[in-house]
Amino acid sequence: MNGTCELKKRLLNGASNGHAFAVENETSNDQYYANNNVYSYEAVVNIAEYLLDRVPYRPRIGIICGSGMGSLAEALSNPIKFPYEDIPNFPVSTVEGHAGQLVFGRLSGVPVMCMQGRFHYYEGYPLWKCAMPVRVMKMVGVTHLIATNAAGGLNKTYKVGDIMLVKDHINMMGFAGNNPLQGPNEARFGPRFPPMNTAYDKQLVRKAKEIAALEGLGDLVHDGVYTCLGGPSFETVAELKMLGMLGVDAVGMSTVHEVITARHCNMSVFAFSLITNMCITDYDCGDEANHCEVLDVGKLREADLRHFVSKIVVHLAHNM
Ligand SMILES: O=P(O)(O)O[C@H]1O[C@H](CO)[C@@H](O)[C@H]1O
Ligand SMILES: Nc1nc2[nH]cnc2c(=O)[nH]1
Repeated sequence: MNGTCELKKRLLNGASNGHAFAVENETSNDQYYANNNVYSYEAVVNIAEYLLDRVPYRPRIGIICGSGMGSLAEALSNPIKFPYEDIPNFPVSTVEGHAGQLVFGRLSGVPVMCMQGRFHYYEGYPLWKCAMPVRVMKMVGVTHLIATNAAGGLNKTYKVGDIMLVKDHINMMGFAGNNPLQGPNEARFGPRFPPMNTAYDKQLVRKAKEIAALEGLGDLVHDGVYTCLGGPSFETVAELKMLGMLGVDAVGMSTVHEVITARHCNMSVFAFSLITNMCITDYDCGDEANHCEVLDVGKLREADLRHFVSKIVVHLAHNM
């Protein structure tokens, strides 16, 4: 390896956030990909094996807890917790409202694994790293992903505290060429060009609406289109007006790359947004979006969300 390559390799390893995780990023023609995924298939399998060696059952449902929604993981019985810093080669959570641990346990008797704390692009992680835990879930045996997030409501019919079932997304970051699947494709995970028109399980969206209605949450629940921006700054009025014209109903800074990664490896996906604030599209409004409000609304809706997710998990367990 020549000196230039050595330097690039060191930079790439630095980008893996301080973990001693040197993986060859050279292709056979000695070309580097700046966005190359340092988590090889084998590396993901190793993380999954670390977890499986310590958990006596095999969950088929994975849950990602959104900002302020970590209490979903606290509802699990007999939890087995893995702080991210204890899992070999795992990134760490840096955002308030994201505890930073994987939690295995049973929700209403059903084995699940939860990410209590996700990774965001604005934390400095590339999208493939933000989404890597989804592949770990897959290797653990998860077939169904439930991704939750806190989001700003752009659709004027929504209210703070509502739940938007994600029926589709707009991959804004993908428009700029940033995609978690960028770089050489690992065919053992999935195909080079995965379709996304069926990203969100339609039947589950329908079923979740029925469950919400039965559980007295029907008035809170909508279905809509989510988009993820890079963050961490919230949106300007002009940006929100533009997103509204594009057909976006709720805006966040996560989930899309997780969903793409999950669909790439053929997991079923159900996702919902807790509307934690209404997007401000009026120049005369002096209010400002803020993360405290986001966390507060998560806390307020804690009990409803636990109940809703438990019912969905039970439905899934009976229908997989
Ligand atoms: O998407 P989650 O992780 O729920 O969090 C959302 O809330 C935070 C902003 O308050 C951002 O991280 C945004 O993505
Ligand atoms: N981008 C974005 N993310 C959020 N997460 C929670 N609320 C918001 C919001 O208004 N915008």
